[in-house]
Amino acid sequence: MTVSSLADRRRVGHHGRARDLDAAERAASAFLRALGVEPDDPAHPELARTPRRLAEAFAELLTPEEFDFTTFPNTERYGELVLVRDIPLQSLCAHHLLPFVGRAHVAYLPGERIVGLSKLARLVDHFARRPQTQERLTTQVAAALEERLEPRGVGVVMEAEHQCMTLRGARAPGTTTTTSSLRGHLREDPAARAELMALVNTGRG
Ligand SMILES: Nc1nc2c(ncn2[C@@H]2O[C@H](COP(=O)(O)OP(=O)(O)OP(=O)(O)O)[C@@H](O)[C@H]2O)c(=O)[nH]1
Ligand SMILES: [Zn+2]
Repeated sequence: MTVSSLADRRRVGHHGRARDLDAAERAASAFLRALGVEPDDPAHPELARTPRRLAEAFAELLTPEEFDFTTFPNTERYGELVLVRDIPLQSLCAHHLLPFVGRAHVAYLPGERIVGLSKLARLVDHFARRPQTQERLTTQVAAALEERLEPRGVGVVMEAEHQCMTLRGARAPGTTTTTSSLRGHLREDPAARAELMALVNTGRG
């Protein structure tokens, strides 16, 4: 099954609208000038391609990658928790388009099928490449896993630093935000929930 919101990842953003990198470059140029940065200043040749780089960088960060959500029959009838911990997470906050960066922990209790482990990391990255809130990202990953795999339970925990509140604004460096989305057995059974949280936190101070 392909997780896709794109016809062509080089030309289409996550809303399905065609991307126009030349228009984005012109807008980036105007944006920088309006902020008092002159991209064409001959004294600063390193700025000359900055509007293009800015356009391309944001295009990259806002374009989800397609992938096949490969699953296998659960032939061993494995029924315990599967947890991939410390999946790198990087996304852009919807409010400022500044990065939030951290780790995701994605778990499920298998039913009829199991999923290729790398697909859990790909799922996180897929939903991260759009303007996001951490809450929505957490919920979307959990919902996609539930829908595609039909496991007995799903648990997604995310921890991230939001640069919009560490580098600017509130300037609260060192703060991290934790969110979670639990479904099925992992939501309803306190023991299963406690086991997940213990495994997520194993080895942490
Ligand atoms: N709930 C939630 N809030 C977020 C997330 N990322 C950024 N924010 C917050 O979104 C809010 C936007 O608030 P505004 O008051 O409109 O923006 P602002 O004037 O730049 O606010 P400050 O960041 O406090 O300077 C801020 O409080 C951000 O910290 C997120 O993933 N989830
Ligand atoms: Zn923000």
